[in-house]
Amino acid sequence: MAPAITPEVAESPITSSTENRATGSTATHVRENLENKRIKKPKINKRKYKAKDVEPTSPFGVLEYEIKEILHKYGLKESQIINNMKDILNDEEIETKHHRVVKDVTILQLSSNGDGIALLHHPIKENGKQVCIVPFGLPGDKVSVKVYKSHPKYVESDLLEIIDESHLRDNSLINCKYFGKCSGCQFQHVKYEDQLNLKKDIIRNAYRFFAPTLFNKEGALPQIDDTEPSPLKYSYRTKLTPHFNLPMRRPENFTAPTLGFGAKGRPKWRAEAEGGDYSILDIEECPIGTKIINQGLNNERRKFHEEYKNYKKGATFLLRENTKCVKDDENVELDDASMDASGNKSAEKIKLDSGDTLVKTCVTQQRQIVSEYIEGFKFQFSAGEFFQNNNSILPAVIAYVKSNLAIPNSKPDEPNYLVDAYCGSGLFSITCSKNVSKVIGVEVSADSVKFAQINAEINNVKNASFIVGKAERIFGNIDTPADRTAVILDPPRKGCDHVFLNQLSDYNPAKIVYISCNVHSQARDVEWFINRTKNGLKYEVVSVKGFDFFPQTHHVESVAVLSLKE
Ligand SMILES: C[S@@+](CC[C@H](N)C(=O)[O-])C[C@H]1O[C@@H](n2cnc3c(N)ncnc32)[C@H](O)[C@@H]1O
Repeated sequence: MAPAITPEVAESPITSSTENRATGSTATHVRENLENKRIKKPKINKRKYKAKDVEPTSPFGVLEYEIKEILHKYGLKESQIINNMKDILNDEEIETKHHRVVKDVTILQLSSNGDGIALLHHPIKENGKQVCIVPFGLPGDKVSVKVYKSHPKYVESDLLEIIDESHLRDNSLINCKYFGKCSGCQFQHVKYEDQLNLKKDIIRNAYRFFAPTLFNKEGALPQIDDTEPSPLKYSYRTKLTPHFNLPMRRPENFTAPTLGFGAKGRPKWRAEAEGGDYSILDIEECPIGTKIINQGLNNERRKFHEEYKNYKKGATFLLRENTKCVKDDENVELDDASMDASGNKSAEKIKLDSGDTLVKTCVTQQRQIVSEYIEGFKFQFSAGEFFQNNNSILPAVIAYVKSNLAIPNSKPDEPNYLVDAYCGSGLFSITCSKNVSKVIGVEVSADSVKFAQINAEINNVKNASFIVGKAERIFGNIDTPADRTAVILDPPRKGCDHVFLNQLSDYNPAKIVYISCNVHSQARDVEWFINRTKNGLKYEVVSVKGFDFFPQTHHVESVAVLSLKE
Protein backbone atom coordinates (compact mmCIF):
# COMPACT_ATOMS: atom_id res chain seq x y z
CA MET A 1 0.00 0.00 0.00
CA ALA A 2 1.18 3.48 -0.75
CA PRO A 3 1.80 5.78 2.15
CA ALA A 4 -1.44 7.57 1.56
CA ILE A 5 -1.64 11.24 1.12
CA THR A 6 -3.55 12.58 4.09
CA PRO A 7 -5.25 15.65 2.83
CA GLU A 8 -6.75 17.82 5.49
CA VAL A 9 -10.09 18.81 4.08
CA ALA A 10 -11.26 22.18 5.29
CA GLU A 11 -14.95 22.98 5.48
CA SER A 12 -15.35 23.69 1.77
CA PRO A 13 -14.71 20.68 -0.43
CA ILE A 14 -13.89 20.74 -4.12
CA THR A 15 -16.93 20.58 -6.37
CA SER A 16 -15.63 18.49 -9.22
CA SER A 17 -17.61 15.39 -10.10
CA THR A 18 -14.38 13.53 -10.80
CA GLU A 19 -13.57 10.79 -8.35
CA ASN A 20 -10.54 11.81 -6.37
CA ARG A 21 -8.54 8.65 -5.70
CA ALA A 22 -5.82 10.70 -4.05
CA THR A 23 -8.20 11.49 -1.26
CA GLY A 24 -10.52 8.50 -1.28
CA SER A 25 -13.53 10.85 -1.36
CA THR A 26 -15.77 11.53 -4.33
CA ALA A 27 -16.71 15.02 -5.25
CA THR A 28 -20.07 13.73 -6.54
CA HIS A 29 -20.89 12.46 -3.11
CA VAL A 30 -19.78 15.79 -1.67
CA ARG A 31 -22.01 17.67 -4.11
CA GLU A 32 -25.04 15.61 -3.14
CA ASN A 33 -24.38 16.47 0.47
CA LEU A 34 -24.15 20.12 -0.40
CA GLU A 35 -27.45 20.02 -2.27
CA ASN A 36 -29.12 18.19 0.58
CA LYS A 37 -27.93 20.65 3.15
CA ARG A 38 -26.91 24.24 2.67
CA ILE A 39 -25.22 25.37 -0.52
CA LYS A 40 -21.91 26.94 0.42
CA LYS A 41 -19.72 28.75 -1.97
CA PRO A 42 -16.61 26.64 -2.46
CA LYS A 43 -13.49 28.18 -1.01
CA ILE A 44 -10.34 28.01 -2.99
CA ASN A 45 -7.04 26.57 -1.77
CA LYS A 46 -8.40 25.13 1.45
CA ARG A 47 -7.22 21.56 1.14
CA LYS A 48 -3.83 20.94 2.63
CA TYR A 49 -1.44 18.17 1.82
CA LYS A 50 0.26 16.27 4.59
CA ALA A 51 2.52 13.35 3.76
CA LYS A 52 2.76 10.47 6.22
CA ASP A 53 6.16 9.52 7.55
CA VAL A 54 7.61 6.63 5.62
CA GLU A 55 9.90 4.07 7.24
CA PRO A 56 13.05 4.12 5.03
CA THR A 57 13.25 0.33 4.68
CA SER A 58 9.56 -0.03 3.71
CA PRO A 59 8.71 -0.30 -0.04
CA PHE A 60 7.86 3.40 -0.29
CA GLY A 61 10.94 4.33 1.71
CA VAL A 62 13.06 2.30 -0.74
CA LEU A 63 11.28 4.11 -3.58
CA GLU A 64 12.91 7.36 -2.38
CA TYR A 65 16.31 5.79 -3.07
CA GLU A 66 15.12 4.48 -6.42
CA ILE A 67 13.86 7.93 -7.41
CA LYS A 68 17.18 9.56 -6.44
CA GLU A 69 18.96 7.06 -8.64
CA ILE A 70 16.62 7.69 -11.58
CA LEU A 71 17.25 11.45 -11.25
CA HIS A 72 20.98 10.82 -11.37
CA LYS A 73 20.74 8.38 -14.29
CA TYR A 74 18.59 10.67 -16.46
CA GLY A 75 20.27 13.94 -15.47
CA LEU A 76 17.17 15.37 -13.79
CA LYS A 77 16.91 17.77 -10.87
CA GLU A 78 14.46 17.06 -8.08
CA SER A 79 12.63 20.30 -8.88
CA GLN A 80 11.82 18.88 -12.33
CA ILE A 81 9.82 15.93 -10.96
CA ILE A 82 8.01 17.60 -8.06
CA ASN A 83 4.21 17.68 -8.15
CA ASN A 84 2.45 20.58 -6.48
CA MET A 85 0.09 18.72 -4.20
CA LYS A 86 -1.78 21.81 -3.03
CA ASP A 87 -2.68 22.69 -6.62
CA ILE A 88 -3.71 19.12 -7.44
CA LEU A 89 -5.98 19.02 -4.41
CA ASN A 90 -7.53 22.44 -4.95
CA ASP A 91 -7.68 23.03 -8.68
CA GLU A 92 -9.87 20.71 -10.70
CA GLU A 93 -8.23 21.66 -13.97
CA ILE A 94 -4.75 20.90 -12.65
CA GLU A 95 -5.98 17.69 -11.07
CA THR A 96 -7.41 16.59 -14.43
CA LYS A 97 -4.14 17.40 -16.16
CA HIS A 98 -2.31 15.14 -13.72
CA HIS A 99 -4.75 12.26 -13.56
CA ARG A 100 -4.76 11.42 -17.22
CA VAL A 101 -4.16 8.66 -19.73
CA VAL A 102 -0.62 8.52 -21.12
CA LYS A 103 0.30 6.39 -24.15
CA ASP A 104 3.64 4.97 -25.33
CA VAL A 105 5.19 4.79 -21.88
CA THR A 106 8.36 2.72 -21.58
CA ILE A 107 8.94 0.86 -18.33
CA LEU A 108 12.53 1.56 -17.28
CA GLN A 109 13.04 -0.65 -14.25
CA LEU A 110 11.38 -2.50 -11.40
CA SER A 111 10.89 -1.13 -7.89
CA SER A 112 11.77 -3.26 -4.86
CA ASN A 113 8.02 -3.79 -4.59
CA GLY A 114 7.87 -5.52 -7.98
CA ASP A 115 6.17 -2.58 -9.77
CA GLY A 116 7.36 -1.06 -13.04
CA ILE A 117 8.80 2.46 -12.93
CA ALA A 118 8.57 4.85 -15.90
CA LEU A 119 9.26 8.52 -16.61
CA LEU A 120 6.40 10.60 -18.05
CA HIS A 121 6.42 14.14 -19.37
CA HIS A 122 5.25 16.41 -16.60
CA PRO A 123 1.71 17.66 -17.30
CA ILE A 124 2.46 21.16 -15.97
CA LYS A 125 6.22 21.78 -15.96
CA GLU A 126 7.96 22.48 -19.18
CA ASN A 127 11.04 20.21 -19.28
CA GLY A 128 9.62 18.43 -16.24
CA LYS A 129 9.13 14.69 -15.79
CA GLN A 130 7.06 12.48 -13.52
CA VAL A 131 8.26 9.27 -11.93
CA CYS A 132 5.36 6.90 -12.51
CA ILE A 133 4.70 3.59 -10.74
CA VAL A 134 3.09 1.01 -13.02
CA PRO A 135 2.07 -2.22 -11.26
CA PHE A 136 2.47 -5.31 -13.50
CA GLY A 137 4.70 -3.36 -15.92
CA LEU A 138 8.07 -5.01 -16.69
CA PRO A 139 11.31 -3.34 -17.82
CA GLY A 140 11.17 -2.93 -21.61
CA ASP A 141 7.34 -2.99 -21.86
CA LYS A 142 5.80 -0.16 -23.85
CA VAL A 143 2.39 0.55 -22.31
CA SER A 144 -0.54 2.92 -21.85
CA VAL A 145 -1.34 3.98 -18.32
CA LYS A 146 -3.91 5.99 -16.42
CA VAL A 147 -2.34 8.16 -13.76
CA TYR A 148 -4.75 8.26 -10.82
CA LYS A 149 -2.88 9.32 -7.71
CA SER A 150 -0.21 11.92 -7.07
CA HIS A 151 2.51 12.20 -4.47
CA PRO A 152 5.13 14.96 -4.25
CA LYS A 153 7.84 12.96 -6.05
CA TYR A 154 5.93 10.31 -8.00
CA VAL A 155 2.54 9.28 -9.31
CA GLU A 156 0.68 6.00 -9.25
CA SER A 157 -1.01 4.57 -12.34
CA ASP A 158 -3.14 1.72 -13.62
CA LEU A 159 -1.80 -0.37 -16.48
CA LEU A 160 -4.30 -0.07 -19.35
CA GLU A 161 -2.66 -1.72 -22.33
CA ILE A 162 0.60 -3.35 -23.35
CA ILE A 163 1.74 -2.04 -26.72
CA ASP A 164 5.14 -3.82 -26.95
CA GLU A 165 6.15 -6.62 -24.61
CA SER A 166 9.28 -6.78 -22.46
CA HIS A 167 11.56 -9.80 -23.04
CA LEU A 168 10.72 -10.74 -19.43
CA ARG A 169 6.99 -10.96 -20.10
CA ASP A 170 5.20 -14.22 -20.87
CA ASN A 171 1.51 -13.74 -20.17
CA SER A 172 0.84 -17.40 -21.04
CA LEU A 173 2.40 -18.32 -17.66
CA ILE A 174 -0.34 -16.53 -15.69
CA ASN A 175 -2.05 -19.05 -13.46
CA CYS A 176 -4.74 -17.04 -11.71
CA LYS A 177 -7.84 -15.33 -13.02
CA TYR A 178 -7.25 -12.46 -10.57
CA PHE A 179 -3.63 -11.84 -11.57
CA GLY A 180 -3.27 -8.28 -12.77
CA LYS A 181 -5.83 -6.99 -10.27
CA CYS A 182 -4.92 -8.68 -6.98
CA SER A 183 -2.14 -7.10 -4.90
CA GLY A 184 -0.86 -10.52 -3.77
CA CYS A 185 1.29 -11.59 -6.76
CA GLN A 186 3.50 -9.41 -8.95
CA PHE A 187 5.44 -11.91 -11.09
CA GLN A 188 3.15 -14.65 -12.45
CA HIS A 189 3.90 -13.37 -15.97
CA VAL A 190 7.67 -13.83 -15.46
CA LYS A 191 9.53 -17.15 -16.01
CA TYR A 192 10.57 -18.60 -12.66
CA GLU A 193 14.28 -18.40 -13.47
CA ASP A 194 13.86 -14.68 -14.21
CA GLN A 195 11.91 -14.22 -10.97
CA LEU A 196 14.93 -15.59 -9.09
CA ASN A 197 17.25 -13.19 -10.92
CA LEU A 198 14.97 -10.23 -10.19
CA LYS A 199 15.09 -11.15 -6.50
CA LYS A 200 18.88 -11.31 -6.61
CA ASP A 201 18.78 -7.76 -8.03
CA ILE A 202 16.47 -6.67 -5.19
CA ILE A 203 19.06 -7.95 -2.68
CA ARG A 204 21.95 -6.29 -4.52
CA ASN A 205 20.04 -2.99 -4.64
CA ALA A 206 19.17 -3.26 -0.95
CA TYR A 207 22.88 -3.44 -0.05
CA ARG A 208 23.67 -0.66 -2.55
CA PHE A 209 21.09 1.65 -0.93
CA PHE A 210 21.32 0.67 2.73
CA ALA A 211 24.93 -0.52 3.08
CA PRO A 212 26.67 1.94 0.74
CA THR A 213 30.05 1.98 2.48
CA LEU A 214 30.25 -1.81 2.35
CA PHE A 215 28.87 -1.95 -1.17
CA ASN A 216 31.32 0.60 -2.53
CA LYS A 217 34.40 -0.67 -0.69
CA GLU A 218 36.40 -3.23 -2.62
CA GLY A 219 36.13 -6.64 -0.94
CA ALA A 220 33.78 -5.53 1.87
CA LEU A 221 30.83 -7.47 0.48
CA PRO A 222 30.83 -10.80 -1.34
CA GLN A 223 28.97 -11.25 -4.65
CA ILE A 224 25.31 -11.87 -3.90
CA ASP A 225 24.70 -15.62 -4.33
CA ASP A 226 22.02 -17.00 -6.64
CA THR A 227 18.55 -17.08 -5.13
CA GLU A 228 17.57 -20.53 -3.88
CA PRO A 229 14.41 -21.67 -5.69
CA SER A 230 11.34 -22.90 -3.86
CA PRO A 231 10.54 -26.56 -4.65
CA LEU A 232 6.86 -25.53 -4.93
CA LYS A 233 6.18 -22.59 -7.27
CA TYR A 234 2.41 -22.61 -6.53
CA SER A 235 0.27 -24.21 -3.78
CA TYR A 236 2.93 -23.47 -1.16
CA ARG A 237 1.38 -20.96 1.26
CA THR A 238 0.27 -22.61 4.48
CA LYS A 239 -1.41 -19.43 5.74
CA LEU A 240 -3.78 -16.95 4.08
CA THR A 241 -5.67 -14.06 5.63
CA PRO A 242 -8.59 -12.95 3.41
CA HIS A 243 -10.51 -9.93 4.68
CA PHE A 244 -13.60 -7.82 4.04
CA ASN A 245 -14.82 -4.30 4.73
CA LEU A 246 -18.29 -3.24 5.78
CA PRO A 247 -19.74 0.18 5.09
CA MET A 248 -20.71 2.21 8.17
CA ARG A 249 -24.27 2.63 6.95
CA ARG A 250 -25.80 -0.22 5.01
CA PRO A 251 -29.20 -0.70 3.43
CA GLU A 252 -31.44 -3.31 4.99
CA ASN A 253 -31.09 -5.83 2.17
CA PHE A 254 -27.39 -5.31 1.52
CA THR A 255 -25.54 -8.14 -0.18
CA ALA A 256 -22.39 -9.89 1.06
CA PRO A 257 -19.29 -7.68 0.79
CA THR A 258 -16.35 -8.89 -1.28
CA LEU A 259 -14.06 -11.23 0.69
CA GLY A 260 -10.49 -11.72 -0.46
CA PHE A 261 -7.37 -9.65 -0.95
CA GLY A 262 -6.64 -6.01 -1.74
CA ALA A 263 -6.90 -4.84 -5.36
CA LYS A 264 -3.90 -3.19 -7.00
CA GLY A 265 -5.59 -0.13 -8.49
CA ARG A 266 -8.01 -0.63 -11.38
CA PRO A 267 -5.86 -1.99 -14.19
CA LYS A 268 -7.42 -2.95 -17.52
CA TRP A 269 -4.54 -4.71 -19.32
CA ARG A 270 -5.92 -8.20 -18.72
CA ALA A 271 -9.44 -8.06 -20.09
CA GLU A 272 -10.02 -11.57 -18.75
CA ALA A 273 -8.88 -10.79 -15.18
CA GLU A 274 -11.78 -11.19 -12.78
CA GLY A 275 -12.54 -9.55 -9.46
CA GLY A 276 -14.73 -6.61 -10.39
CA ASP A 277 -13.77 -3.08 -9.58
CA TYR A 278 -13.53 -3.19 -5.82
CA SER A 279 -10.81 -2.27 -3.35
CA ILE A 280 -11.03 -5.82 -1.97
CA LEU A 281 -11.36 -8.49 -4.66
CA ASP A 282 -13.84 -11.30 -4.16
CA ILE A 283 -11.56 -14.32 -4.29
CA GLU A 284 -12.64 -17.91 -3.91
CA GLU A 285 -9.33 -19.54 -4.86
CA CYS A 286 -5.71 -18.49 -4.47
CA PRO A 287 -3.24 -20.64 -6.46
CA ILE A 288 -0.29 -19.86 -4.19
CA GLY A 289 -2.23 -21.28 -1.22
CA THR A 290 -2.02 -25.01 -0.43
CA LYS A 291 -4.89 -27.30 -1.39
CA ILE A 292 -6.33 -27.50 2.14
CA ILE A 293 -6.04 -23.73 2.65
CA ASN A 294 -8.08 -23.25 -0.51
CA GLN A 295 -10.63 -25.76 0.75
CA GLY A 296 -10.74 -23.72 3.98
CA LEU A 297 -11.21 -20.51 1.97
CA ASN A 298 -14.11 -22.14 0.15
CA ASN A 299 -15.73 -23.30 3.42
CA GLU A 300 -15.29 -19.99 5.22
CA ARG A 301 -16.63 -18.01 2.24
CA ARG A 302 -19.77 -20.13 2.18
CA LYS A 303 -20.23 -19.57 5.92
CA PHE A 304 -19.55 -15.86 5.50
CA HIS A 305 -22.25 -15.57 2.82
CA GLU A 306 -24.72 -17.01 5.31
CA GLU A 307 -23.57 -14.92 8.26
CA TYR A 308 -22.28 -11.60 6.92
CA LYS A 309 -25.24 -9.66 8.29
CA ASN A 310 -24.13 -10.52 11.82
CA TYR A 311 -20.83 -8.66 11.45
CA LYS A 312 -20.68 -5.11 12.84
CA LYS A 313 -17.48 -4.19 11.02
CA GLY A 314 -14.91 -5.56 8.58
CA ALA A 315 -12.64 -8.39 9.69
CA THR A 316 -9.75 -10.64 8.67
CA PHE A 317 -10.08 -14.42 8.55
CA LEU A 318 -7.21 -16.68 9.57
CA LEU A 319 -6.65 -19.78 7.45
CA ARG A 320 -3.73 -21.86 8.73
CA GLU A 321 -2.72 -25.34 7.63
CA ASN A 322 -2.51 -27.99 10.36
CA THR A 323 -0.75 -31.31 9.67
CA LYS A 324 -0.94 -34.56 11.63
CA CYS A 325 1.20 -37.57 10.86
CA VAL A 326 -0.78 -40.71 11.76
CA LYS A 327 -0.62 -44.45 11.37
CA ASP A 328 -4.38 -44.90 11.24
CA ASP A 329 -5.95 -42.31 8.98
CA GLU A 330 -9.47 -43.67 9.43
CA ASN A 331 -9.84 -42.78 13.10
CA VAL A 332 -7.83 -39.57 13.24
CA GLU A 333 -9.18 -36.76 15.45
CA LEU A 334 -9.52 -33.69 13.21
CA ASP A 335 -9.63 -31.10 16.02
CA ASP A 336 -11.43 -27.86 15.26
CA ALA A 337 -11.11 -27.82 11.46
CA SER A 338 -12.91 -25.76 8.81
CA MET A 339 -16.09 -27.54 7.67
CA ASP A 340 -17.72 -28.07 4.27
CA ALA A 341 -21.39 -27.45 3.40
CA SER A 342 -22.44 -30.82 4.86
CA GLY A 343 -20.81 -30.03 8.20
CA ASN A 344 -17.89 -32.42 7.62
CA LYS A 345 -14.41 -31.30 8.62
CA SER A 346 -12.40 -30.86 5.43
CA ALA A 347 -9.20 -32.90 5.34
CA GLU A 348 -6.56 -33.85 2.80
CA LYS A 349 -4.77 -37.17 3.27
CA ILE A 350 -1.33 -37.85 1.83
CA LYS A 351 0.04 -41.41 2.08
CA LEU A 352 3.77 -41.54 2.78
CA ASP A 353 6.17 -44.29 1.62
CA SER A 354 6.68 -45.16 5.30
CA GLY A 355 3.02 -46.22 5.53
CA ASP A 356 2.12 -43.19 7.69
CA THR A 357 -0.42 -40.66 6.45
CA LEU A 358 -0.23 -36.88 6.61
CA VAL A 359 -3.67 -35.51 7.42
CA LYS A 360 -4.05 -31.83 6.63
CA THR A 361 -6.84 -29.60 7.87
CA CYS A 362 -7.46 -25.84 7.84
CA VAL A 363 -7.65 -24.05 11.19
CA THR A 364 -9.37 -20.67 11.66
CA GLN A 365 -8.96 -19.89 15.38
CA GLN A 366 -5.96 -17.81 16.48
CA ARG A 367 -5.35 -19.74 19.71
CA GLN A 368 -5.79 -23.20 18.27
CA ILE A 369 -2.70 -25.40 18.42
CA VAL A 370 -1.48 -26.58 15.03
CA SER A 371 1.45 -28.76 14.00
CA GLU A 372 3.87 -28.96 11.08
CA TYR A 373 6.61 -31.48 10.26
CA ILE A 374 9.94 -30.11 9.07
CA GLU A 375 13.01 -32.28 8.42
CA GLY A 376 11.73 -35.07 10.64
CA PHE A 377 10.95 -32.67 13.50
CA LYS A 378 7.43 -31.92 14.69
CA PHE A 379 6.55 -28.30 15.52
CA GLN A 380 3.51 -27.12 17.42
CA PHE A 381 2.44 -23.50 17.73
CA SER A 382 -0.66 -21.31 18.06
CA ALA A 383 -2.30 -20.82 14.66
CA GLY A 384 -2.16 -17.02 15.05
CA GLU A 385 1.53 -16.84 16.05
CA PHE A 386 4.45 -16.58 13.66
CA PHE A 387 5.52 -19.65 11.74
CA GLN A 388 7.16 -19.76 8.30
CA ASN A 389 4.60 -19.95 5.46
CA ASN A 390 6.32 -22.10 2.83
CA ASN A 391 7.33 -25.48 4.24
CA SER A 392 8.72 -26.72 0.93
CA ILE A 393 11.78 -24.45 1.07
CA LEU A 394 12.53 -24.89 4.78
CA PRO A 395 14.83 -27.97 4.38
CA ALA A 396 17.09 -25.95 2.04
CA VAL A 397 17.10 -22.93 4.38
CA ILE A 398 17.83 -25.05 7.44
CA ALA A 399 20.66 -26.91 5.66
CA TYR A 400 22.19 -23.58 4.61
CA VAL A 401 21.90 -22.05 8.08
CA LYS A 402 23.38 -25.19 9.69
CA SER A 403 26.30 -25.24 7.27
CA ASN A 404 27.11 -21.67 8.24
CA LEU A 405 27.08 -22.13 12.00
CA ALA A 406 30.45 -23.89 12.12
CA ILE A 407 33.02 -21.98 14.20
CA PRO A 408 36.15 -21.22 12.13
CA ASN A 409 39.28 -23.21 13.05
CA SER A 410 37.30 -25.45 15.36
CA LYS A 411 38.96 -28.57 16.74
CA PRO A 412 36.72 -31.66 16.53
CA ASP A 413 36.24 -32.03 20.32
CA GLU A 414 35.68 -28.39 21.16
CA PRO A 415 32.13 -27.56 22.23
CA ASN A 416 30.11 -25.17 20.05
CA TYR A 417 27.12 -23.13 21.15
CA LEU A 418 24.16 -21.54 19.45
CA VAL A 419 22.13 -18.49 20.42
CA ASP A 420 18.86 -18.12 18.47
CA ALA A 421 17.63 -14.55 18.88
CA TYR A 422 14.00 -13.99 17.76
CA CYS A 423 13.53 -17.78 17.95
CA GLY A 424 9.73 -18.01 17.58
CA SER A 425 8.56 -21.54 18.41
CA GLY A 426 12.11 -22.85 18.00
CA LEU A 427 12.39 -23.70 14.29
CA PHE A 428 16.14 -22.97 13.97
CA SER A 429 17.05 -23.74 17.62
CA ILE A 430 15.65 -27.24 17.30
CA THR A 431 16.62 -28.13 13.73
CA CYS A 432 20.20 -26.89 14.34
CA SER A 433 20.59 -28.40 17.82
CA LYS A 434 22.34 -31.64 16.82
CA ASN A 435 25.87 -30.41 16.23
CA VAL A 436 26.09 -28.00 19.17
CA SER A 437 26.53 -28.50 22.90
CA LYS A 438 23.91 -26.02 23.96
CA VAL A 439 21.23 -23.82 22.34
CA ILE A 440 19.66 -20.75 23.92
CA GLY A 441 16.61 -19.26 22.23
CA VAL A 442 15.17 -15.82 23.02
CA GLU A 443 11.75 -14.63 21.97
CA VAL A 444 9.44 -11.80 23.01
CA SER A 445 6.22 -13.83 22.67
CA ALA A 446 5.64 -15.93 25.79
CA ASP A 447 3.24 -18.09 23.81
CA SER A 448 5.92 -18.89 21.21
CA VAL A 449 8.48 -19.66 23.95
CA LYS A 450 6.00 -22.03 25.58
CA PHE A 451 5.78 -23.88 22.26
CA ALA A 452 9.55 -23.76 21.72
CA GLN A 453 9.89 -25.61 25.05
CA ILE A 454 7.17 -28.10 24.08
CA ASN A 455 8.80 -28.58 20.66
CA ALA A 456 12.19 -29.30 22.24
CA GLU A 457 10.51 -31.86 24.46
CA ILE A 458 8.48 -33.66 21.78
CA ASN A 459 11.55 -33.84 19.54
CA ASN A 460 13.70 -35.12 22.39
CA VAL A 461 16.06 -32.16 22.14
CA LYS A 462 17.72 -31.92 25.54
CA ASN A 463 20.32 -29.21 24.94
CA ALA A 464 17.99 -26.29 24.17
CA SER A 465 16.55 -23.75 26.60
CA PHE A 466 14.37 -20.76 25.86
CA ILE A 467 13.99 -17.34 27.46
CA VAL A 468 10.99 -15.02 27.21
CA GLY A 469 12.37 -11.56 26.67
CA LYS A 470 13.51 -8.97 24.23
CA ALA A 471 16.47 -9.94 22.11
CA GLU A 472 17.83 -6.45 22.93
CA ARG A 473 18.54 -7.56 26.50
CA ILE A 474 19.58 -11.11 25.76
CA PHE A 475 23.34 -11.04 26.19
CA GLY A 476 23.35 -10.28 29.91
CA ASN A 477 21.84 -13.74 30.43
CA ILE A 478 24.09 -15.64 28.09
CA ASP A 479 27.04 -17.46 29.57
CA THR A 480 28.34 -19.38 26.55
CA PRO A 481 31.90 -18.48 25.52
CA ALA A 482 31.55 -15.98 22.68
CA ASP A 483 34.44 -17.39 20.65
CA ARG A 484 32.65 -20.77 20.53
CA THR A 485 29.17 -19.36 19.88
CA ALA A 486 27.22 -18.71 16.68
CA VAL A 487 24.22 -16.37 16.82
CA ILE A 488 21.15 -16.69 14.57
CA LEU A 489 19.12 -13.49 14.12
CA ASP A 490 15.69 -13.71 12.52
CA PRO A 491 13.95 -10.44 13.44
CA PRO A 492 10.63 -9.08 12.14
CA ARG A 493 10.56 -6.83 9.03
CA LYS A 494 11.76 -3.75 10.88
CA GLY A 495 15.07 -5.47 11.68
CA CYS A 496 17.22 -5.05 14.81
CA ASP A 497 17.67 -1.87 16.82
CA HIS A 498 20.94 -0.23 17.85
CA VAL A 499 20.68 -1.47 21.45
CA PHE A 500 20.61 -5.03 20.17
CA LEU A 501 23.38 -4.55 17.60
CA ASN A 502 25.66 -2.90 20.20
CA GLN A 503 25.13 -5.77 22.62
CA LEU A 504 25.73 -8.31 19.89
CA SER A 505 28.99 -6.56 19.05
CA ASP A 506 30.05 -6.37 22.72
CA TYR A 507 29.33 -10.08 23.08
CA ASN A 508 31.51 -10.62 20.00
CA PRO A 509 30.34 -14.06 18.81
CA ALA A 510 32.42 -16.11 16.37
CA LYS A 511 29.64 -16.30 13.75
CA ILE A 512 26.43 -14.44 12.97
CA VAL A 513 23.74 -15.80 10.63
CA TYR A 514 21.21 -13.06 9.93
CA ILE A 515 17.95 -14.30 8.34
CA SER A 516 15.56 -11.59 7.18
CA CYS A 517 12.23 -11.16 5.42
CA ASN A 518 13.20 -7.53 4.69
CA VAL A 519 16.60 -7.39 3.01
CA HIS A 520 16.57 -3.58 3.25
CA SER A 521 16.55 -3.54 7.05
CA GLN A 522 19.07 -6.41 6.98
CA ALA A 523 21.47 -4.39 4.79
CA ARG A 524 21.03 -1.32 7.04
CA ASP A 525 21.75 -3.42 10.16
CA VAL A 526 24.79 -5.15 8.66
CA GLU A 527 26.28 -1.78 7.66
CA TRP A 528 25.59 -0.28 11.09
CA PHE A 529 26.93 -3.33 12.93
CA ILE A 530 30.19 -3.35 11.01
CA ASN A 531 30.85 0.40 10.89
CA ARG A 532 29.29 1.70 14.06
CA THR A 533 29.63 -0.89 16.82
CA LYS A 534 32.69 -1.49 19.00
CA ASN A 535 33.79 -4.79 17.47
CA GLY A 536 32.07 -4.45 14.09
CA LEU A 537 35.25 -4.02 12.07
CA LYS A 538 36.50 -7.38 13.33
CA TYR A 539 33.83 -9.05 11.16
CA GLU A 540 33.57 -9.80 7.48
CA VAL A 541 30.44 -10.53 5.48
CA VAL A 542 31.07 -14.04 4.19
CA SER A 543 27.93 -14.52 2.10
CA VAL A 544 24.55 -13.03 1.23
CA LYS A 545 21.97 -15.33 -0.39
CA GLY A 546 18.28 -15.07 -1.17
CA PHE A 547 15.72 -17.81 -0.54
CA ASP A 548 12.50 -17.70 -2.52
CA PHE A 549 9.91 -18.24 0.20
CA PHE A 550 7.22 -16.55 -1.91
CA PRO A 551 7.30 -17.49 -5.63
CA GLN A 552 5.18 -15.27 -7.95
CA THR A 553 5.58 -12.33 -5.53
CA HIS A 554 8.35 -9.73 -5.11
CA HIS A 555 9.22 -10.96 -1.60
CA VAL A 556 12.59 -12.51 -0.92
CA GLU A 557 14.14 -13.83 2.29
CA SER A 558 17.82 -13.01 2.63
CA VAL A 559 20.47 -14.79 4.71
CA ALA A 560 23.69 -12.88 5.48
CA VAL A 561 26.59 -14.66 7.19
CA LEU A 562 29.17 -12.68 9.19
CA SER A 563 32.29 -14.21 10.61
CA LEU A 564 35.09 -12.90 12.84
CA LYS A 565 38.10 -12.21 10.63
CA GLU A 566 40.95 -14.61 11.22
C1 LIG B 1 10.50 -13.54 11.60
S1 LIG B 1 9.97 -14.26 13.09
C2 LIG B 1 11.14 -15.57 13.25
C3 LIG B 1 10.76 -16.70 14.16
C4 LIG B 1 11.58 -17.98 14.04
N1 LIG B 1 12.97 -17.75 13.83
C5 LIG B 1 11.02 -18.86 12.95
O1 LIG B 1 11.63 -18.96 11.87
O2 LIG B 1 9.95 -19.48 13.16
C6 LIG B 1 10.45 -13.05 14.24
C7 LIG B 1 10.15 -13.39 15.67
O3 LIG B 1 10.71 -12.36 16.50
C8 LIG B 1 9.86 -12.13 17.61
N2 LIG B 1 10.22 -10.79 18.12
C9 LIG B 1 9.80 -9.59 17.70
N3 LIG B 1 10.43 -8.60 18.37
C10 LIG B 1 11.27 -9.19 19.24
C11 LIG B 1 12.21 -8.72 20.21
N4 LIG B 1 12.37 -7.42 20.40
N5 LIG B 1 12.92 -9.62 20.90
C12 LIG B 1 12.74 -10.96 20.71
N6 LIG B 1 11.87 -11.47 19.82
C13 LIG B 1 11.14 -10.61 19.09
C14 LIG B 1 8.47 -12.31 17.03
O4 LIG B 1 7.54 -12.65 18.05
C15 LIG B 1 8.68 -13.46 16.04
O5 LIG B 1 8.45 -14.71 16.64
